[in-house]
Amino acid sequence: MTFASISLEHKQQALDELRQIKQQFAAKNWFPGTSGNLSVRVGDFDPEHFYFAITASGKDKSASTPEDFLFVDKSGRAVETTSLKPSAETQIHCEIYRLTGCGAVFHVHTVFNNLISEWFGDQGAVPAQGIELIKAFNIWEENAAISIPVLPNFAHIPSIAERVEGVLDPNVPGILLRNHGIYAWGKNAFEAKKHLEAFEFIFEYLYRSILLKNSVPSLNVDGRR
Ligand SMILES: CSCCC(=O)C(=O)COP(=O)(O)O
Ligand SMILES: [Zn+2]
Repeated sequence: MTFASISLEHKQQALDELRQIKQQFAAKNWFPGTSGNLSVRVGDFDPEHFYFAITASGKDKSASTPEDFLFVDKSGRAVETTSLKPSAETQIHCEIYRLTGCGAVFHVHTVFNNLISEWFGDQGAVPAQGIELIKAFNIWEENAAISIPVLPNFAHIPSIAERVEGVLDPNVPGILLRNHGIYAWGKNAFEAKKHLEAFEFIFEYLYRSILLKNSVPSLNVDGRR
């Protein structure tokens, strides 16, 4: 498959989806200080040849302009002539697509994902159990437990990208970068958004439960007085 063989309708649909999701996440204040990046794959997945639309680097992602996105190939190189630069973190998107064959990858920085990644950073993963939103990951067993990987936050992005394969769990569609943010993905934009929202719910839940346990000494272990 070549980029030229992908229909214009399909490319336009990917851009429309990205624009809509970017606006929705901006409304949640999920792009502070130009942080965050979003991508949606176009065309079929072939590990040797795949393409995706991604946010341009350094933009105010709460604004909508004609220069917000560009198309890149599996190596993160622009496939059309453009003055836009793909996200500085495009290599991480490339690696997630390569390893999972997913259809969309979303990355946001939030206070909750930063604090939780730092709190559990030394143990390399965030444990979560018995939280209803775990079902958003299509895990339906009672009292299910998951472990969300945390990678170190190197300034050198390829050093992060090369570690993705070692921590990726096929049942958990997300990876935290310590004190940086989360990458969440799904088979399409709808699913990636669902996963990201579920992760953020879990991080806020964990943050508040840690705070509660540490601030109310008279509570029993099960949380009752
Ligand atoms: C100002 S946030 C630092 C860069 C970052 O982590 C990020 O998510 C945004 O980078 P991009 O190149 O995608 O704009
Ligand atoms: Zn980032």
